[in-house]
Amino acid sequence: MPLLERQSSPVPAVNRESRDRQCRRILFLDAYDSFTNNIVSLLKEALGDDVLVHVLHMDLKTLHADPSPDWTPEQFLDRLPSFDAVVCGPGPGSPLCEADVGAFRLLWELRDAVPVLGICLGFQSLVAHFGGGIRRLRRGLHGMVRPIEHQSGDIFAGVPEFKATLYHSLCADVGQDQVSQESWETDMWLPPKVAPELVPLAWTMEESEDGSEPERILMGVRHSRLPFWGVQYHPESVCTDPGAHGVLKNWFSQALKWNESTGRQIRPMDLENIADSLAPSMIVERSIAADNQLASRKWWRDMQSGLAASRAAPTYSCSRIKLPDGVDAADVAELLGVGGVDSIMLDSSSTISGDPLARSSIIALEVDRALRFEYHVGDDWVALRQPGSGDQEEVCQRIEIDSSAEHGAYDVWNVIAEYWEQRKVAEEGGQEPAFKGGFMGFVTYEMGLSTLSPESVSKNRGHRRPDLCYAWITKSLVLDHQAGVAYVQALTAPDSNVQPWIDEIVAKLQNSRAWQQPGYGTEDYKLIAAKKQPNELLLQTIQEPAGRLRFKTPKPDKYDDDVRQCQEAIAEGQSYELCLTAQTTMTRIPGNDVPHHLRPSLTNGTTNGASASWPSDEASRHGTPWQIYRTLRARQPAPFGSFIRLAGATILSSSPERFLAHDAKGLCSMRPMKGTVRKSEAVSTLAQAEKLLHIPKEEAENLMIVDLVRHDLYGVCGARSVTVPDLLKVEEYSSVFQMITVVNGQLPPHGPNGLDVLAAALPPGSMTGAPKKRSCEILRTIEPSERSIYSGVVGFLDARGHGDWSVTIRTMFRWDDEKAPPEGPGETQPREVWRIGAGGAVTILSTPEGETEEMFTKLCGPLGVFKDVA
Ligand SMILES: C=C(O[C@@H]1C=C(C(=O)O)C=C[C@H]1O)C(=O)O
Ligand SMILES: NC(=O)CC[C@H](N)C(=O)O
Repeated sequence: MPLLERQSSPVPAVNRESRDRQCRRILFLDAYDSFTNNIVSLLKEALGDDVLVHVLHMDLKTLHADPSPDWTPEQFLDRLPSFDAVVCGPGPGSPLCEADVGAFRLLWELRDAVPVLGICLGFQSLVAHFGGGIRRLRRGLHGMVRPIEHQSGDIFAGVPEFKATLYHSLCADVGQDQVSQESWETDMWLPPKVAPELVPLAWTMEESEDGSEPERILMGVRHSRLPFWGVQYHPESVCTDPGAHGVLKNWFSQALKWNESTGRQIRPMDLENIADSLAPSMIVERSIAADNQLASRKWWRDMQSGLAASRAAPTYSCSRIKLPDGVDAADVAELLGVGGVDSIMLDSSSTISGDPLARSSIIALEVDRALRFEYHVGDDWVALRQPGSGDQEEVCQRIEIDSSAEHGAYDVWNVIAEYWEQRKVAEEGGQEPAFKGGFMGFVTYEMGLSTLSPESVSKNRGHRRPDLCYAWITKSLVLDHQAGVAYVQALTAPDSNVQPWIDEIVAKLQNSRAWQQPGYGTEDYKLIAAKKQPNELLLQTIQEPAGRLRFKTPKPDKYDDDVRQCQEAIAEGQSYELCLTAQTTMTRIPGNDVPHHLRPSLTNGTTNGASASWPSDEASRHGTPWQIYRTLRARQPAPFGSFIRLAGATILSSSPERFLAHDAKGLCSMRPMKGTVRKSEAVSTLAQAEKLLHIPKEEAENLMIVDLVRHDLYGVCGARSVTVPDLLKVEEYSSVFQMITVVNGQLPPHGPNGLDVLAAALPPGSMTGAPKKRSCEILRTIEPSERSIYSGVVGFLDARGHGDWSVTIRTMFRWDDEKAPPEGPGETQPREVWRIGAGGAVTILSTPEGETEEMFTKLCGPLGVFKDVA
C-alpha cells in the first residue's frame, strides 16, 4: 500500500465527549494480576456497556497499551473526583506490603471518600486498614470453587446462593477463630471487635482434612460508615456462578446512591488521560491512531526500501491434488529435500492415530532462499537477512526500532506486522489450505519475558542468538490429512510464471514412492520407536558414562527443593501457581548432520533416496537431526510437531499443545493444557485418566490458566469478546493423558490482529503460572538457565492472516554456537549441546515427589529418543 494511503486512514467517528457525558466512570486499580481484564469485562457485562472502566496499575503506571503518561500521586488524587467509583483488584503479594498495593492505601484515608470495591488483594487491603489482621490460610485456595454463605443483605441483596472461585493464600483475621461455636451463628454477622467499623457480609467454611473445626474465611465486608465494600472471592472466574454477578450490580448502585446522598459531584474530566480501557471501540481507536502516526516513525520509513520492500503485493498460485490415504508427511519432506539446515516442517504426525487436531502438515520449500527477520532481546534493531546463493553474498538490512519499554515503543512485532500488511492475500472461501505462504518461525521464552518483565532478561546473556526468527516462505506444500488433499503453492510477483515449478513438484509427488507406497519410509523408525525402554531403566542407563553421548539430567533432590521453594512462594501469596521447569543437557561429538537422503550417492552422484541407513555398530553411529526427529515422531506422534533448522537453531518437537490459532476474521483460539497423567498399565484408558484428572487439584491447575488466558485474550479482543467452549477436557497422547480447555476470543473488525494477540500473550500462560508477571520473576530466581526455545512457540502467520502457534514442549533443541568441552579420552573437538526442558505446574496441593515424577515423565520421551538414535 502506498505511503499516503496508510497515513490518511480515517479515525472512526467516535465523539469522545458526547460518549463520555452519558458514561458512568470506574477507575480500576490493577495490582499486576492476570485476571484483571476478566473483571473489567464482567463489570461492563453486569453494569452495561455505557460504564467506562479506566484501568491503571496500582503504582499509577498506565497500561502497556495505553499511550498516555503515567500518573503522579497528585494527579491520582486530583483525578479521583472524576470517577463514580474505584475497584481495587486482586494481585500477588500481601496487602501489608506497600509495593504490592500501591495506591489502594491512599483510598482508605481520603477526606472525601470515593466508593470502592476491593476484590481479593483489594479486599484484604480494606480489612487490614480498618483493624483486621492478615494471616496465611491453613492451606492456600487457588482455583478452588466454594459455596459463599451470605444473608442476602447489602450488596448480596437478592443474590441467590452461589459458588465462587478462590485464589488466595492469605486471609482476613477479624478474630473469627476466637468466637465459640455456640455464638458463631449470630456473631459471625456482627462487626468484629478488632475491626468495629467493618460489617461481615459473607463467609465460607473450609472443611479440614484432619477432622478439626472448619476454617472460617471471611468472604465479604462493608464499612459501616464509609462507601467501602470488599469480596475475597473472584467474581470474574469462569467457574464462579453467573448468579453472583448481582453483587457487582448491587455494589455499583450502592456506590451511586452514596454519591447522590452525600452530594458527591462527578467532575467532568480532561479526556486525554482517561479511556474506556477494554471497550473494543477503544482498542480499535488506539490501533488506528498508532497507524496514523506511522509516517513519522523512522523504522517505518526504513521499511519502504531495501529488503524490507521486497516481494510486496504477491500473487498466490496453487495446484490442488489428491492426497492418497496414509501418505507420510516425513516421507514427502525427504522427497522435497527437507532435513538439512534451513528446513521448516510443521508436522501433524498424530494423524496416523486419527487425532482430530492433526489436520495439516506444512512443509516450507526453498527455505535457504527465504528472507528472515531476526531479533535478539535488548537490541534496538531488527535484522533482515537475505541468504546468499551461488556466488551471491548474503544481504542484510537493519531496521532500527525503539525497544525501550516506554509507552508507544515500536518493536519487532511492528516490523513483522508492517511487512505482512503489504503482502496480504485475500481469502477465497471454500476449502482452503491451513497455510498459503507467509511467515514461519520460532519465538523464545525470553522474547515474551522481555515485555512482561524487562529486568528478568539480563543485558549480557553471553550469546547473540535470535529470540525471534521469522522466515518469509513463498513456496510450500500443505498436506490436509483429513480432507485428503495436498496443495502445492507459491506466493510470487504478479508477472512471474510459477506454474512450471508447481507442475514439476506435482509430478514429483505423484510419481514418488511416498505417494504410491504410502508410509514406506516409516518402517525403520517404527522399529526403533517400538524399542522404548521404561523410564526408570532409561534414567539409569544414561548415568553410565558412555563414549559418545553424555547426559546431565536434573537432580531429583534439587528439583524437590525447587518445588518446595515454589510452594513457599505460593503460601506467601506471591503466586497462585508456578510452572516450574528444569533442563537436561546432552552432549555429543559432532558428526555429519546431513541427512542420508541428501547425501551424494556413492554410485551415481545423484541424491540417495534411501531413508534411515542405520550403522550397525554403536561407535560409528551419528544420528542426524532428521533421523532423531523421525524417531521422535514415530514414538511420540503429536498434532503440533515440528522440525525446524533455522538461524542456528535446530528444533525437534512433538508438542501436544496449541498456544494460539487465529483466522483472518479475527477468531482466536487458545488451548491451555494443564493436568498430566502418565500412561501405565493401571491408567491406560481415557475413562481411567478422567477419574484421575477430574479431581480438585488437577481441575484447579487448569482453571487458573484458563482464567489467565481469558485475561490475555480480553486484553486484545476487548470486553465481552471471550468464550470458553470446552472446559477441562481430557485427551489421550502417546505416553500421557492431558487435560485441556479451549478459550476463544473474537477480535474487533479493523483493529488489532492475531499477531497482536500473540505478542501480548507471550510467554504462554501454561508455562508460567499465574499471575504471569510475578510468577515469571519468581521462576527466574529458581531456574538457573534461560529456557530459550523451550517454553516459547513455533508456528506460522500466513499471508491471509491465519496463524497457528504451538507451545515448544516435549522438544529437544540445539544452538549451533553452543559448545561443550571435549570429555572422552582422545577427544579434541568441542562437543555439541542439546537441551530438553521439562516441568509442570506447582500448586499448593503438589507434592515434590509427584512433580519430580511428572517432570521426568515428560523428559523421558525425547530423552529416550536421543539416547537411542543420536
Ligand atoms: C511444562 C511442561 O508442560 C506444561 C505443563 C503441563 C502440566 O503442568 O500439566 C501440561 C502441559 C504444558 O503446558 C512440559 O512439557 O515440560
Ligand atoms: N488473588 C489475590 O488477590 C490474592 C491476594 C493475596 N496475594 C493472597 O494470595 O492472598
